[in-house]
Amino acid sequence: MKNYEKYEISYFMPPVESYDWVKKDHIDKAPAWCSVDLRDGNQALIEPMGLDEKVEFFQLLLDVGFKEIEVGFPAASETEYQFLRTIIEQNMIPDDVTIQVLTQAREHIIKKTFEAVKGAPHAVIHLYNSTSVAQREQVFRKSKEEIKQIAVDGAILLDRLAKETDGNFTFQYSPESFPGTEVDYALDVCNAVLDVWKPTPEKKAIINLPTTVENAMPHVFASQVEFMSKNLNYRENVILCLHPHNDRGCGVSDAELGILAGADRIEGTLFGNGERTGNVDIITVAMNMFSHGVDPKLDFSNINDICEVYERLTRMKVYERSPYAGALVFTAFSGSHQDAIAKGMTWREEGKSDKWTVPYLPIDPKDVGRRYDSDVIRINSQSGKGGVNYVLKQNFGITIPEKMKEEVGYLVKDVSDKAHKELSPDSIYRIFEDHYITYHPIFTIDECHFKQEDGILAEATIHNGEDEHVINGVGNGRLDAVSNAVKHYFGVSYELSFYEEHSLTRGSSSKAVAYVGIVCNKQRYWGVGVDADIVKASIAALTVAVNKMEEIKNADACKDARLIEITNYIHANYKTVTLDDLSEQFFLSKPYLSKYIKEKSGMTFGDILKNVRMKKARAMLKSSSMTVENIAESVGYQNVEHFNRLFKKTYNMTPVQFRNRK
Ligand SMILES: CC(=O)SCCNC(=O)CCNC(=O)[C@H](O)C(C)(C)COP(=O)(O)OP(=O)(O)OC[C@H]1O[C@@H](n2cnc3c(N)ncnc32)[C@H](O)[C@@H]1OP(=O)(O)O
Ligand SMILES: CC(C)C(=O)C(=O)O
Repeated sequence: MKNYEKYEISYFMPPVESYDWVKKDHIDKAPAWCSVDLRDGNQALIEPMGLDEKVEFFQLLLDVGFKEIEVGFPAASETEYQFLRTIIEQNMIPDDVTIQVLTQAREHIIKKTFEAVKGAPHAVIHLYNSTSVAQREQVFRKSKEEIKQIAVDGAILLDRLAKETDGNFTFQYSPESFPGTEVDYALDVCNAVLDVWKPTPEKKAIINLPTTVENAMPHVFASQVEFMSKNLNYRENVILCLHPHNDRGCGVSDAELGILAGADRIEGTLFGNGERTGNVDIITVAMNMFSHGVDPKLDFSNINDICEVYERLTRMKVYERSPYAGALVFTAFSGSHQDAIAKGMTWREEGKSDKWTVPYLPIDPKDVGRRYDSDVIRINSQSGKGGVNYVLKQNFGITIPEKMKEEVGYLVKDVSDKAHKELSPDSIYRIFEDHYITYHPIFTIDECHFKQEDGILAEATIHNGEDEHVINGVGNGRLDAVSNAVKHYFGVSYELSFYEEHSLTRGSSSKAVAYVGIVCNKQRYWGVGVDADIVKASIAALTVAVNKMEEIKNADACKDARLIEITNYIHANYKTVTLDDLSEQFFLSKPYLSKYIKEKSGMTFGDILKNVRMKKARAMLKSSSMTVENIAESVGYQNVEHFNRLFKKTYNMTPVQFRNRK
């Protein structure tokens, strides 16, 4: 990159090595927090907050638990001044809260500031002037002594006006642009100010070290802070405060290392709002402590509401990846992360650890008011079976058996991949439902009766296309008996290899879910049934599994070339095709054609046609707003009642119910 030569290091190391802070490995106690949202945050907004907005933001800060709040720069504007008068005169400042106001070290501005804070129960008057080499030379064109004198004169005036003004005042001084100031000189200025105020245990003063423009690595700042902390006069009566900005993206590190180096207090803002890249984000610093088991003494347990108020009042956006608060910060899309989170959650549910140890989640999202079901695992083409199954479990109470998980995972992921979009929990459930619960293109079993005879005898009513039959089977259990009846009816053989059931843990908890897996030619087919009656649920699951097997068998049968031609013709002319047309088209007699289709495909011409029409109707119901009557007609049924009946038989719901599904 060009032009780097024009830059040079502009910070100063302290005159003696100050690295004791390195020996500490964590922060064991929350600092005093001071929010500067209403001042530094507000002064950096494109459109600063109006009076009512400042009042609402002030309330938000109180709700979060701030006990010290810099409420503005009262000499800046009428709004700033009026806001201060409003919260003082309307007694809006709780007894345990101290407000703070900022002033330049200029006489008329200090005077206006004292007018504004008259009658405040307790206020910090925050005085600043710039001390850096660049500002001394370019902005003030003054010597070190003259700059120090500005600070000292300001301090003297604060002292005098505080004595003359009704109220209870604490003093704060900031050597503004501290990062570009020689550290021993900054110390000299701060000590000169402290010599004016002579802080005592009863009347402490605050020295605030800002990284006005952050210009060094955080360990440099920490060393500067440690030097100041060790050498300030009246140290035991001085509250050492930091005011990090974020120009190098290290505001949080400045605050954290600065606390290790001796700071007692931190000024910052919610979400790091503030000049340029912003002030330090207090939420991150506080929640970092929280994640180490230290009470931060601020409450972010409802982060969504805080984001909403913040965005509305500041007209800024909380970045999706903003720590602890962004929309995506607890979300895993990728398969291996999802798998580990789902397993970690199960580990926790099983009570294996009373501490939070879930992989990939630095804190429990619930601690900031986020939800497991919608925030943690979201599904797209990067996802895997762990995530898909977690969503079905969290949102719908469906606990898929281990052996079935992979198939479901790939099925859902594939839909997302092809559609190039994220899938909502509802659409994941719909895919699952369509493939495993309501899938019976070939037959349904609508009724079943059992008798205890040499084992269990099942008598089931089966609808196969337009035909209805009563079929019988004997088995050593009810499901086994129905399965044997089905095998006999279709002349097929398969192994009923898997059965599992559980009660639904979400929604209608009186329902049971049954999973059935059958194996034929080394291929496994799955079905799922949901019903208040567990036997009905298991038969429904078996029905889906056999439907799948039969359909695939039919597809194989379709490999016969002439049958492919015939089915293609049916697909192309599904609205009007009849057996007469086919007979003419393929030069075959109608009886031969009927027999041929049945033998090769296992289905009658009527079944094939009905299946094609039902699939077309389903697609239209999903994607168009045509009436059911029009759809019935356009797939070839003049009688809508007949169409409704066929649709219900095929998909277990009416076209209207299908369309209205969420
Ligand atoms: C790092 C920070 O965030 S500091 C806070 C910054 N915030 C703000 O500035 C917002 C509010 N500010 C304002 O509304 C206005 O600047 C006011 C009302 C305070 C002052 O307005 P004005 O006097 O019209 O103008 P302006 O701010 O440009 O004043 C600059 C003058 O003040 C001097 N000055 C600036 N800061 C200070 C200071 N802290 N102490 C003493 N003098 C200062 C400058 O050297 C300059 O002096 P000059 O007139 O001799 O050249
Ligand atoms: C007034 C001071 C503390 C300030 O805002 C800064 O230096 O960033």
